Amino acid sequence: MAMDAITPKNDKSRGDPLVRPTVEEAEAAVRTLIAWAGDDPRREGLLDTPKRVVNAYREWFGGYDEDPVKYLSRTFEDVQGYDDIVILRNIDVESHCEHHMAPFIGKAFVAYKPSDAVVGISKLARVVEIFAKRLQTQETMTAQICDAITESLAPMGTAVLIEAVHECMSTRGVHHKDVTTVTTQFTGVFKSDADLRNRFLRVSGQ
Ligand SMILES: Nc1nc2c(ncn2[C@@H]2O[C@H](COP(=O)(O)OP(=O)(O)OP(=O)(O)O)[C@@H](O)[C@H]2O)c(=O)[nH]1
Repeated sequence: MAMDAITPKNDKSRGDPLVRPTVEEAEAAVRTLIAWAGDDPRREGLLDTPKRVVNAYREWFGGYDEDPVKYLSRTFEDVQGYDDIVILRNIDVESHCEHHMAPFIGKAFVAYKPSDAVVGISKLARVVEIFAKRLQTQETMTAQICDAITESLAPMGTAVLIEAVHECMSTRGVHHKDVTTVTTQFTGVFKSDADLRNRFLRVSGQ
């Protein structure tokens, strides 16, 4: 974060808006971290690293500039005779935990029971991606995906399951490599109908 983003004029507790640092400020911050790690940001192999890191951040955290509702607003009503749930399995999740900014990597399983309209299936994967490309906890992300689908599509029910490995636990700290974290959120028929919920969990490999 740039220095001016943490000066009193940007103090969030006073209601001041956060000023987004410039690219140059972000690159300077990376140079500071390299030096703090013990290396010399001026040596040849590291000269372009700040630029690469800032570009990687654009990709990893591109979800702040995207609106999931935009992707869910185009629906198709001309689906005839289908009255069951729609499930997407194995959607890739690449996110970063907000506590250590370490990656957490896994899969999302998303289901909904349409009321009137269905949405393009790729849009559900896009919604997962938008929320994943922010600093997250797995629980918040699971709830945000579920809420976005429920609010935009008004389906008869929504189910979201995420299973992920957190590198803040596997590559540092407690160093447990085989722990996966599973989070779920259910609304509507997935909450009230245990058989439906269990079907979703089985299809999600639980
Ligand atoms: N609930 C939840 N916890 C998370 C998530 N990602 C990381 N964490 C945890 O956030 C916690 C932060 O704990 P702290 O004690 O503040 O940080 P720390 O001293 O680095 O903790 P250790 O990881 O135990 O070394 C850790 O227990 C992490 O495992 C997540 O998505 N959800």
